[in-house]
Amino acid sequence: MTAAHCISKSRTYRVVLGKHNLKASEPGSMSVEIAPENIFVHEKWNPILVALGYDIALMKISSPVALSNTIELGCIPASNSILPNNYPCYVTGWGRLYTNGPIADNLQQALMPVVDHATCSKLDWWGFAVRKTMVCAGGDGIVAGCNGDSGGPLNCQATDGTWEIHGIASFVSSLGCNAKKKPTVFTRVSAYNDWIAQIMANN
Ligand SMILES: CC(C)C[C@H](NC(=O)C(F)(F)F)C(=O)N[N@@+](C)(CC(=O)Nc1ccc(C(C)C)cc1)Cc1ccccc1
Repeated sequence: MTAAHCISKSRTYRVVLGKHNLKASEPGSMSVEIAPENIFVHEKWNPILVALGYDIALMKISSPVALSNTIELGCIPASNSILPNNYPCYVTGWGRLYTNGPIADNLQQALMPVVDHATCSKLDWWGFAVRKTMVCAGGDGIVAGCNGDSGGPLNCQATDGTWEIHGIASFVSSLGCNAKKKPTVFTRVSAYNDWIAQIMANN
C-alpha cells in the first residue's frame, strides 16, 4: 500500500522488504519487481486536485513473502475507525531529515500525535484542504513527515498491542515540512476498507 501520488505511468516499481539502511546490502531484506498490471491507483485520484483525497494505491506482490524478524505485517484498521485527538502514532520513512535537507539512509521514526479533523480543518490550520478521508498528525512546528516520506505509513499501536497503518503520507506544507499548525496529512486508510477489499477480491 502506498500513495497514488507516488505512482507515475513512466516508471517501473519494485517493493523492497525488510530494509533499514538503504545504502547497505542487508541479509534480512528482499526486493520484488511489480508488474504495471499489479499496481492499482484509486480511480478517483487526481494529481492536480490533491485536496480531494483518494491518495492511495495498492501493489500486488506476485510471490509469497516469508515473514521474519525483519519482515512483519501491519494491520489495516477497522472500517471508519477514527483516532482521538493526541492519540500517539509514529511516522516512519526515509524522507528528508528536514525541509530541503538530505534524505535518510536509515529508516527514521517520529512520534506524532493525531490532530483531529475539527482542529486540522481550522482556517489557520489546513482549512478546506483537508477532508474527513484524511488523518492529520504532528503540527507542533518541530516534528513532521517530509518529502520522500510519501506513501509511507502512520503507525499506531492498538490497545491489544497490534500495530495498525492508519495513514499513508500524502502531503506537508510547501512552507516547510514542519510548519506550525500544518500537520503532516495522511490518507485515512480506514476510509478505504471497501475499496481495498474490492481490489483484493478482483485481483
Ligand atoms: C506531491 C505533493 C502533492 C505531495 C508531497 N507529499 C509529501 O512530500 C509527503 F508528505 F507525502 F511526504 C508534498 O507535500 N510535496 N511538497 C512539494 C509540498 C507540497 O506540494 N505540498 C502540498 C500541500 C497541499 C496541497 C493541496 C492539498 C492544497 C498540495 C501540495 C513537499 C515540500 C515541502 C516543503 C518544501 C519542499 C517540498
